[in-house]
Amino acid sequence: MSAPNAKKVVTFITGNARKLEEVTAILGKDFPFTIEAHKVDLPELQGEPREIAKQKCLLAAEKMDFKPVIVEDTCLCYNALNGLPGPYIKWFLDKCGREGLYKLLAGYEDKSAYALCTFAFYDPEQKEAVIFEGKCHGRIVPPRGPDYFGWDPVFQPDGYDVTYAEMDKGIKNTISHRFNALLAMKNHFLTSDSVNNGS
Ligand SMILES: O=P(O)(O)OP(=O)(O)OP(=O)(O)OC[C@H]1O[C@@H](n2cnc3c(O)ncnc32)[C@H](O)[C@@H]1O
Ligand SMILES: [Mg+2]
Repeated sequence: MSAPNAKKVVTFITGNARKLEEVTAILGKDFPFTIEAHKVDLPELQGEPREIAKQKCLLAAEKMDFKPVIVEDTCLCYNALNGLPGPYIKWFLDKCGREGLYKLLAGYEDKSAYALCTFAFYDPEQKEAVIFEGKCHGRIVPPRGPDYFGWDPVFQPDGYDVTYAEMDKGIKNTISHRFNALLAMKNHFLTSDSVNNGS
C-alpha cells in the first residue's frame, strides 16, 4: 500500500526519448504526479492536432488498462502553407531531411512558422482525454546547430538569433512549445480536486 501522501503515478507513453528528456527536465519536482515513462510506438494519426492527441491518448489508455496516461503530439506549422506540414512533420523530416524542411518554403517569402505541442491526459475518473496546448512562434531557417532532436536545427524562435538546436537546452525548455503546453497542464493539476483531495 502506498503512503497517504505518496504522489499518484501517471504514465507518459511515447516512442521518443528526446521528448521524454525535455518533459522530465521541464516538469521538475513540483508536478503533482510522479511521471513514469513507457516506450510504445503509437500510430501516426491524421486530422486536426487536438483530435489526433485525443485519439492517441485513448489508444494509449487502452494499452495501459485505462490507468492515468499522458501522450503528446508535436506539429511544426508553416504559415505560408496554412499550417502544414503540421502533424505530418515526422514524415516530412524523415523523407526530406532538415535541409528539405527549409527548401519547402523556397517559393514563399513568408518563412514564419509555429511549433505546436498538444498533451492529452487520460482521466480515468471522467473517462476522457483532457487536452493542453502550447505554442512557440518563430521562423524556418537553413539548418544550424547539432542534429540532436528532430527539426530543432531549422526552427528559430522569435526574439532569438539562434535555432532551437543552437540554444542552451535550459533556454529552450523555458520558451518552447512543450514548455507552454506543460505549463497549462501543470496549472490544471495544481487546481484540480482529484489531485488535491488525494482521491
Ligand atoms: O511516440 P511519439 O510521442 O508520437 O513520438 P514521435 O517521435 O512519433 O513524435 P510525434 O508523433 O509527435 O511527431 C513529431 C515529430 O517532430 C519531432 N519533434 C517533436 N518535438 C520536437 C522538438 O521539440 N524539437 C524538434 N523536433 C521535435 C519528432 O522527433 C517527430 O519527428
Ligand atoms: Mg508519433
